[in-house]
Amino acid sequence: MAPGRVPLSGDQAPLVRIRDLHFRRGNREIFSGLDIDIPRGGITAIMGPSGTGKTTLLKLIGGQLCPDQGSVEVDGLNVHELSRQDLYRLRMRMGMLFQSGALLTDLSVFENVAFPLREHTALPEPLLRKLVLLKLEAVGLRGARDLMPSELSGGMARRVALARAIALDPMMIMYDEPFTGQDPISLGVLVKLIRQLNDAARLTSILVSHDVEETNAIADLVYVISDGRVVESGDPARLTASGSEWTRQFMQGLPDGPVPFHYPAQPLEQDLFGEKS
Ligand SMILES: Nc1ncnc2c1ncn2[C@@H]1O[C@H](COP(=O)(O)OP(=O)(O)OP(=O)(O)O)[C@@H](O)[C@H]1O
Repeated sequence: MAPGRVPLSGDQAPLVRIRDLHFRRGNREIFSGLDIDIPRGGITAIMGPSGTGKTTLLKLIGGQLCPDQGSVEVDGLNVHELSRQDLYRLRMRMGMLFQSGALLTDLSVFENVAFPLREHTALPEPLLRKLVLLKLEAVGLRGARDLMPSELSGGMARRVALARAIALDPMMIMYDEPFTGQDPISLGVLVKLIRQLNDAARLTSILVSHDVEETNAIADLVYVISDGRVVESGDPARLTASGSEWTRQFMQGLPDGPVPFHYPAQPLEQDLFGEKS
């Protein structure tokens, strides 16, 4: 375990407990009996090939989608049995940072971060100002408070969105592809920030990402999902070294393995020199 990592305690109930989750979109079965535990206090990564349903899973956890069968519990509450009001309350405790985490373009950086506080609390202005500045300080952008979103780089915009996501001091935060489209420096900053925020604020983080290297660098636990189920889970180092052939191919980004490089086709010679089919 990397220095500073919060040891995942086995004796505490997981913050998120998913059992026998089934979900389909039209004819396509996205999940067919998914079981996942997200331990408190750590960073859990959900990985898997494109289209396996990682974003869908976050939406099921956040109660934006409803399972066909099975349950999703967050902090002991069955998300899909809550009244609208209780779901709304629970969502306030779940920060979300989606890839498209668009900032409100006609509001300054400060007002973007203040937005959830103005919406959900009745804090007096001086206190609200202090809180916003502290959140911006946590992401290194206190000095950028008066800028407009159009004046920010992509990496800065994502950090402002992160400050907004933690404005209400959530118990957990869900990141959907936070690294996509970032240059190496912004990427390094984001990776460090996600870890720091998790540990300093004693958050629980769920990270959905394709970026194996970055994700392995900060995750305490990785679930690899494919074809609607968990195919493997564990510590990132162990998974990379000793996972199944399929997991090794995915984690090491190998072009060939159980998932073949070539799309099924007739033999090349036949295509090149045989009769036209
Ligand atoms: N609103 C929708 N209506 C119908 N099908 C959808 C909808 N949203 C997603 N899907 C389908 O559900 C499946 C899972 O999508 P999802 O976005 O959750 O996958 P993902 O693992 O997050 O993919 P990626 O890694 O490419 O972002 C995909 O086949 C997608 O086409």
